[in-house]
Amino acid sequence: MAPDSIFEDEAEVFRNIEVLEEDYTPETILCRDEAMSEYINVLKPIYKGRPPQNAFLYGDTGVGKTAVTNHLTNQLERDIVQKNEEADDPINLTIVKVNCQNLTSTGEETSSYQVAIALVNELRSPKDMIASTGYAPQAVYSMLYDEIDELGGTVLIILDEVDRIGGDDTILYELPRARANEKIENARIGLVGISNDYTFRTNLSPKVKDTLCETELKFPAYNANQLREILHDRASRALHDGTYTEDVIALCAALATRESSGSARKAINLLRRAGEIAENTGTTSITERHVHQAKDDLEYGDMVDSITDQDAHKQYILAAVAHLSQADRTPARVKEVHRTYEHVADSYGADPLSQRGMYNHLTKLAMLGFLTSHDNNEGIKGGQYYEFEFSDEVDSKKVSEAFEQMGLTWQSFQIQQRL
Ligand SMILES: Nc1ncnc2c1ncn2[C@@H]1O[C@H](COP(=O)(O)OP(=O)(O)OP(=O)(O)O)[C@@H](O)[C@H]1O
Repeated sequence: MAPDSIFEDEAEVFRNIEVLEEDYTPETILCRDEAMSEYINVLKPIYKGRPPQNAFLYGDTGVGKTAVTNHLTNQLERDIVQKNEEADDPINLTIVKVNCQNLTSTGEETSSYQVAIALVNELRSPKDMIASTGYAPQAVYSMLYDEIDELGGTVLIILDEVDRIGGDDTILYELPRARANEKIENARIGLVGISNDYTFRTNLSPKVKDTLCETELKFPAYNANQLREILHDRASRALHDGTYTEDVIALCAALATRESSGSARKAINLLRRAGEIAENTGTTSITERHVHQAKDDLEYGDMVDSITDQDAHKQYILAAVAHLSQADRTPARVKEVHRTYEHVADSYGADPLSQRGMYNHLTKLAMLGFLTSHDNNEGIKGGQYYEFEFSDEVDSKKVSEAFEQMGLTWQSFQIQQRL
């Protein structure tokens, strides 16, 4: 008999928790027939040995863009291996995937340059990888073209979260035209961009729009019935029989539809967290109460995550507001926020922005719902001024937790006299 351990649970809910992990590629993709068949048409030319197409996939977060991409590209690779076994003229396919989020170590916006570096490194062995700074852009592009040309055949480049490259879309222009512009001669490039930012497509330069958006694949949000179907499938693989009910599945689906405009990720995370809560409380039945508790837990985590997603200066501002709030000095005027922000930025070795520069970030944070602003009017003498404080969703603890998650030590400050 196994020894008693403090890590052992009396009751076990999960049969295989990995099935509820973010990086799990589902064996079957449910409720995505239309998008799948359009996507298959985009990839078909590769299977047939013809020039690849470019495509732009868009849809809200958690609606299956990455899952479907992984599913179909894995299938494409498998089918090509099989086809090549009997072919006189085998197909040479390389698939390169890069997620454009967080390619910079400084928290600045990702640029086309950094994506090009990430692609070079993806194609090179670890010992030949290049640093993320210090090369002229053209040198990086020519390294990239050399790597691609050496591979030859078809190189399918998939850029997930492509909207992270912001305004500089050079790479989206360069890659599809590389062969026409004689930068490469042995390979053909197909480019797939994936995004959950609808405005990104509209803001692309016209020449990029023409090529990247050659085919556009829209992934609509899931409705509650579709989420139930997806959850049923996952639950039957991940959970022991008899640990969940139809009502629990329906509640996860309903909450995910209401709170996240139909994200399968949200629905799956709710079920997983509810299962963990049940297990930790020593029961083998997940109840609706566990699901509601899971929702609260996840909302807390989501807010911490969205703080870590902000650029560095917005994070310093949030830290400044956290320190002011802890010292009971919020709502605070812009110049007070700025003074504290300068100390925060300094302490993390960054160059603080001017008050005007910081103000732009401050108003953006209010627009994004992290802060609330109050418009004060002191009459003729005092004039009008704004004060800022955390919105109901944010507090100092969430900000400090986000800093810790990013590996930044949370500093304490002596807040100076009111200005
Ligand atoms: N149709 C589906 N069938 C089975 N599982 C799905 C389906 N759609 C999404 N999922 C699961 O939901 C989670 C989120 O999906 P995915 O990562 O593909 O979303 P996304 O649209 O790429 O989101 P984001 O824009 O945030 O990257 C994953 O765990 C995925 O396996």
